[in-house]
Amino acid sequence: MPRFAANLSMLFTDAGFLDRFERARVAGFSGVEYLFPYDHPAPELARALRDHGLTQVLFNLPAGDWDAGERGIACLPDRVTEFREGVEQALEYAQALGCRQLNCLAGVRPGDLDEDQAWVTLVDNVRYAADRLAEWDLTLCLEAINSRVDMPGFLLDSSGRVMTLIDEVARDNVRLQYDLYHMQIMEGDLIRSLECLLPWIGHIQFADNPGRHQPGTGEINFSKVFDAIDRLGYDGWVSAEYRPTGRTEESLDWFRGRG
Ligand SMILES: O=C(O)C(=O)[C@H](O)CO
Ligand SMILES: [Mg+2]
Repeated sequence: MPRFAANLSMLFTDAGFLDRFERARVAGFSGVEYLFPYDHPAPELARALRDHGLTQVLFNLPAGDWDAGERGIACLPDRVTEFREGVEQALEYAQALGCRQLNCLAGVRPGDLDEDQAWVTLVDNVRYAADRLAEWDLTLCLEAINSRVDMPGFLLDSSGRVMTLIDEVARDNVRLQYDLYHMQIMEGDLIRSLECLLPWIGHIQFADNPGRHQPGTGEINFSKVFDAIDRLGYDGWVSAEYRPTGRTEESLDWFRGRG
């Protein structure tokens, strides 16, 4: 059975953020992730993890003004200083929370930014972040996000783009974050992709498609995909990053069914 984690930015959202840790533990999860920790003092989050015996699996580097629609700043030449300061902030939180992996969101390329310039900036920033993380033996993940439904213009919108980047940055601690929901929208052929990409995958997330709800609400055969993840010997975390159609506890058949 894969090691399942709960994404607290999407699950248990009828509870206050700090109360979601306990809900996750009671539901049977041993790991949690969420978009960003930065609105909360690190000791407060560390206590929530400790109190409920949870592992912090992943969170994102600061990604600009999320509420204003920004989805990462790593490709933006005029935000390099902010990006690098964000790496330091993320490292402080990672140490306090015992988190071994951080996700870097590439960002949406503004129409007036040259494609090559965005790419070169991204490569430099990813190298910088990877080198800083390597000093603490941490892994940097790069997520491919669909540009058809959720993030039009997102720079890394296919596994191929991420693999090209991983190749070019040439750092041992950089991995692909494979989100089954985004990959179903952009590429499909999930099991064969997992087979091919497994050595470069550092983290897996999932939701069904269409709708980004729990498994069973859409077209993905999760039982077969989870079996494949096991069969391939993937030993990382697999995070539930979906919007439950009702109360989260009522959306967990996929989890209970697997024991
Ligand atoms: O949207 C996703 O799939 C993510 O995992 C990112 O963290 C941004 O939300
Ligand atoms: Mg994701």
